[in-house]
Amino acid sequence: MTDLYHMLDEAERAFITQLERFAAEELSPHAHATDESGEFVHAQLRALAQTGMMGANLPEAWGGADISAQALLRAVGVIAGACGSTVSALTAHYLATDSILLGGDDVARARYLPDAATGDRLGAFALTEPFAGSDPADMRTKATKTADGWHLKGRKCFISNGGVADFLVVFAVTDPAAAHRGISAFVVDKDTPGLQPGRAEKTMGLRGGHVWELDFDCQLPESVLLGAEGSGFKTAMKVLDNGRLEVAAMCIGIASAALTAATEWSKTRIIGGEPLAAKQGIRWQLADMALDLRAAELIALEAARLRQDGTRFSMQSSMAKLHASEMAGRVTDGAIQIHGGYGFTRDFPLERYARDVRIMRIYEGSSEIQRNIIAAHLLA
Ligand SMILES: CC(C)(COP(=O)(O)OP(=O)(O)OC[C@H]1O[C@@H](n2cnc3c(N)ncnc32)[C@H](O)[C@@H]1OP(=O)(O)O)[C@@H](O)C(=O)NCCC(=O)NCCSC(=O)CCS(=O)O
Repeated sequence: MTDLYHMLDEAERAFITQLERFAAEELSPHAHATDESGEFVHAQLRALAQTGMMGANLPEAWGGADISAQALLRAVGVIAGACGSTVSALTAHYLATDSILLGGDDVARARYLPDAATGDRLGAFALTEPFAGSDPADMRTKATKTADGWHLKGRKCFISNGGVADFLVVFAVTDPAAAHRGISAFVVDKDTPGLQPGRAEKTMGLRGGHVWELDFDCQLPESVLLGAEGSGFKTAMKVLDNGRLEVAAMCIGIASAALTAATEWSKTRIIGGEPLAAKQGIRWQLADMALDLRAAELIALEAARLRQDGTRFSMQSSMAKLHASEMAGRVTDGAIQIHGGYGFTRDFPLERYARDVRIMRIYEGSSEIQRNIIAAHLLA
């Protein structure tokens, strides 16, 4: 088969090879137990840090792995194929570090990124609120100027890593009259008085990568403002362009694991004296799944190429996320179908894959929001 990632250089290939080994030896064996226990993936993230993956989205100057966007796409997919919970916590960390990279100055970058790249400090991205999901400009969390800084007050929800992160990029209204131009970003450290995590939500999938509700009633120093006042909304949108491509990568990785499992099962499962793979219905289904997956990879690779070139790629990122997340729903469901009753049991990873990918059509902008963004770009 064609090597879709032919553009990767030798160092990137070596990076991917060591990740594949790491994922097979250190992540896959624990993915089932993590899903069953619902324990947060602290141990996996600690181990992952040894591979350089915690800083794979960052340039070398800030301690990152300095790999191309195409290599990052592949790398995230490798981790996803082994453990959905781990990759989701990892990419939430990228949302936080990308916010500082894209929205902050060198002082903020130097303060947070090197430790985040080594995995010594974990990040979270706090944008969503109970009354502001699809439209973050509706947020109610406010940051009010005080004599010596900011008073931050409000509630965020569904924040991955929120209750365990060492630092959180928090978006808040600083000028209520200015709509999206009145939103600013702040970096809040974990032990800031007045930051109160609620309980981790009980979720359908990604059970080891928790999301939290967070309450803020904090007095913050002036220095925690990230970038210029009022620049927060645009920072969040730029970060989500990257994040949506990473969601596509996660979907590709999990769907790829499901397709591999379904292909192997078809070859070895004997029904009526012959392998399932001898039956045309199964062959056609496998072919459709492979085609769906391949299309998702090609769309994502186009977005990654634009990201790498530094061109705005919002539409391509939305296309990548939309297609990959819907594809992952179809492919994981098809893989369950091919496994029959076994696919429905928790002895096999198929039902976990299907549960883990379900949120990918919702978080970082639902499928409906991605369609709105694509249409807005087409019609502009
Ligand atoms: C759907 C939306 C994009 C709609 O937004 P708006 O219609 O309110 O905004 P626009 O008019 O399109 O843009 C306003 C302003 O921002 C600039 N902009 C917009 N997008 C970008 C971009 N990608 N890059 C740079 N700049 C951008 C645009 O040019 C305008 O600029 P001017 O003011 O004209 O100068 C948006 O509401 C949206 O994306 N909604 C979905 C929100 C979402 O994805 N939430 C997910 C939160 S995070 C999460 O789910 C998981 C986190 S975790 O795991 O913890």
